[in-house]
Amino acid sequence: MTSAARRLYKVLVTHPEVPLPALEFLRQKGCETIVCENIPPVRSDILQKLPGVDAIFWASYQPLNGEVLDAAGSQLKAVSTMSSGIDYVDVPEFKRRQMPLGHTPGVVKNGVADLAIGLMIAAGRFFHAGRQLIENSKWEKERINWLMGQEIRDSVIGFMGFGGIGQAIAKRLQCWDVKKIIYHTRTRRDNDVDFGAHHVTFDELLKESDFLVVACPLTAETKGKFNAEAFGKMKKNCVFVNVGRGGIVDQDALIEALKTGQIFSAGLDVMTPEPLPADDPLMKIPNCVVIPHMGTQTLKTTTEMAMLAANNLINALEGKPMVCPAY
Ligand SMILES: O=C(O)[C@H](O)CO
Repeated sequence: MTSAARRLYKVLVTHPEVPLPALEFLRQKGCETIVCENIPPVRSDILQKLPGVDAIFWASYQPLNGEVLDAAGSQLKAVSTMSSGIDYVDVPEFKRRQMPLGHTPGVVKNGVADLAIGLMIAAGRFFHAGRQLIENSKWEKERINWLMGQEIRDSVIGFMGFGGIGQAIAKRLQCWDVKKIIYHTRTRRDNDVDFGAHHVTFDELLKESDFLVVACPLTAETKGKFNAEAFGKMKKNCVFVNVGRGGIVDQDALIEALKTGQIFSAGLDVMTPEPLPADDPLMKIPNCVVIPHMGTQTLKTTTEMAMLAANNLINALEGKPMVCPAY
C-alpha cells in the first residue's frame, strides 16, 4: 500500500508543542496530522482548521464544546483531551451527540504525586516565607523559635479524593513514618487497605488532617467545597495542599484562613484564575507557596499523556473503545 493510500484519517492537533512521539504514532497509524502553530492556541485558528477532520487531539484548556464539534462537521469520529481534568469540556453535549471523548488520567499520577509531596514540604516548612526573609534582608541570626514548620512524620495525612493521584502520594508516604492516612470520597475505595488508608466523612477529614491534600476533580459536587465553614473546622496546624483544581476552593476564604492563622499554611499548584495575576492577594501571603499549575510538567509525563491521547483517538478511529474514555 502506498503511503498516500494509507493516510486514512485527518487529525487536528491543537498545539504545536505536543510531544513528537505522539505525532509520529498518529502518522505511523496512517493519519494525516494538521498541527496548529500558535502558542497559546488561538481559538479562531482552531475553528478554521476543524472542518473535515476525523479526530481532534485537544491540547488546550479552552472550552471544548458544541461550537468545536459543529465546526468540525458530521464526519468527526473522536476527540481526546491531553489532560486528566475535563472541567473545561461540555461533557453533556458530547454525551448528547454520542461523540467519543477520551482523556488522560492514570499517567498523570506520578508527576503530580511527586509535586504534591514537594508542596507538602514547601508549605509545611515555609519555603516561601524563608525566601522572602532573605530577599528583605530579614534573616535573623541566633533564633530558635523561628520559621518553625510542620513535619510529615507522625502526622495525619488526609486526602480529598483517593484516585490515582491520591494513591500515588499515599504510596510514596509509606516510608515517611506518618501517623495515619485518611481520605474522603463518596464511596470507600476497595484497595484502601493497600495504603493503610481509612475512609472518613468530610467533617472528619477536616477535623483530623495535619496535612490535607486536595486531589479530586472539579465537579458540581466539589466546586467551592473548601469554604469558610470548612477552613473553620480544620486544625490550626493544618497544611493545605491543592493539586486538583482551583475551583474546589473558595479562594477568599482560604486567604482569610491563612491570614488569621485558622490554618498553618498552603501549597497550591492550582488556583483561580490561571494564570494568576502577579499582584493577586494570594501572592502576598508568606505562608502560601504558589506555583503555576505544573503537576504534569515533566517530559516523561507529558509524553505519556500525549501517547495516551493519541491511542484514545486511534482506538476510536479503528472502532475500538478508547483506552481512557471520559464518560
Ligand atoms: O488535568 C490534568 O491533567 C493536569 O491538571 C494537567 O493539566
